[in-house]
Amino acid sequence: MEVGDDDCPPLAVELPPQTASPPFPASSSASASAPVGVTVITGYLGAGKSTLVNYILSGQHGKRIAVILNEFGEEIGVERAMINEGQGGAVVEEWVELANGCVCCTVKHSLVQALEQLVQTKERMDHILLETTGLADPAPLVSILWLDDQLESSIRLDSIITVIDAKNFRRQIDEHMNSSSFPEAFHQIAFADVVILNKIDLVKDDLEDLERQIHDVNALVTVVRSVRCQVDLNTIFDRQAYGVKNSSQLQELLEYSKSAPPNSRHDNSISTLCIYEQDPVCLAKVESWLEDLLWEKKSNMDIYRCKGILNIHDSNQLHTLQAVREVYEVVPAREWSETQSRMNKIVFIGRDLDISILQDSFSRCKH
Ligand SMILES: Nc1nc2c(ncn2[C@@H]2O[C@H](COP(=O)(O)OP(=O)(O)OP(=O)(O)O)[C@@H](O)[C@H]2O)c(=O)[nH]1
Repeated sequence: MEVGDDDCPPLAVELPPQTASPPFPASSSASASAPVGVTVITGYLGAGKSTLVNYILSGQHGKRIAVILNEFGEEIGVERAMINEGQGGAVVEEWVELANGCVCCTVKHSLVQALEQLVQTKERMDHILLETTGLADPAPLVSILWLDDQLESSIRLDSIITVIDAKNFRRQIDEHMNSSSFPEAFHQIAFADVVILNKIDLVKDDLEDLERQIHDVNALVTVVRSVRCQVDLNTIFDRQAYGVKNSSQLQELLEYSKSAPPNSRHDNSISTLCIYEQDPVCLAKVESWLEDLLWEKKSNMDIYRCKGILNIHDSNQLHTLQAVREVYEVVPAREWSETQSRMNKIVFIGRDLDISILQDSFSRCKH
């Protein structure tokens, strides 16, 4: 699938069945009349958005949280497998998976629908986290969440948090500098209230320079450094960033981003595809396959991001595969559930992707 399709009707919104009574007493912020805060979590491919969602869900904040995950159609089930619902006392009241495109273009309408459904059950939740795809432009989201009259009284945009991969940030910015495409990474920073400068364990000493570059794009943003998005949760919740105080700056940004033609919202040369394999695979072969693909770059493909679910031979654990550029990890995540299909499924995002090369070479990892 190419990202950047034209607007089209909603294709899939899945609302799981309601759960039984809430595990925490409703907090005062969740009174029937108070609007529910929405935190938008954005950030370029592989920056650490799901890591942040996991961290928030396992925090001791006592909030009942609904999570909306936006994923490309190919990613269904993979993204959710990366988030450890319930770990360390985390409670997810509702999951909504917005598939079949990017929330900033093709599934805009589904987002509104999903939010409308969520707010009908709002006495059961205190906050909504919306994790976007790595290529989302926040501008259309701001228009929906901040300016939509019907939603306005039920929800409020609390803040936009942008996660930045400190190791790859400069390369992402440089690539967009030399391209005529819409620079998602820039816009994610421009609209952010907080930037989490993540993966600082992977860079040596030039953090101040990176912070300067971030402030060049958005002078007002709060920058917080982190490893694995472990930040003070006060930085995240109840920021109320969209009061009158910031509205003129936001209006200006919205006007500016409206001036970009809709079909330049995404870099159309980046595509997403998914490969599947029914039979269990051998871990050592998968690792050597990844090294050929990501390190040796034996093909012409430029792989930005790769993630998947693996069925490893002789293991009862579902393994997750994560790769951002050439850094990868394959780790056991949890036991397979009885109802889950044990199919291997890997999603790739990048340029010049060739599905037959990827599929054929991966099939050779079968045990
Ligand atoms: N070394 C290091 N790795 C990290 C850090 N934060 C996240 N990671 C790893 O980076 C990879 C990508 O993290 P995710 O949280 O899945 O990134 P994402 O932004 O949700 O990815 P997409 O949704 O695909 O764009 C995973 O392998 C994480 O374990 C960090 O601070 N340091």
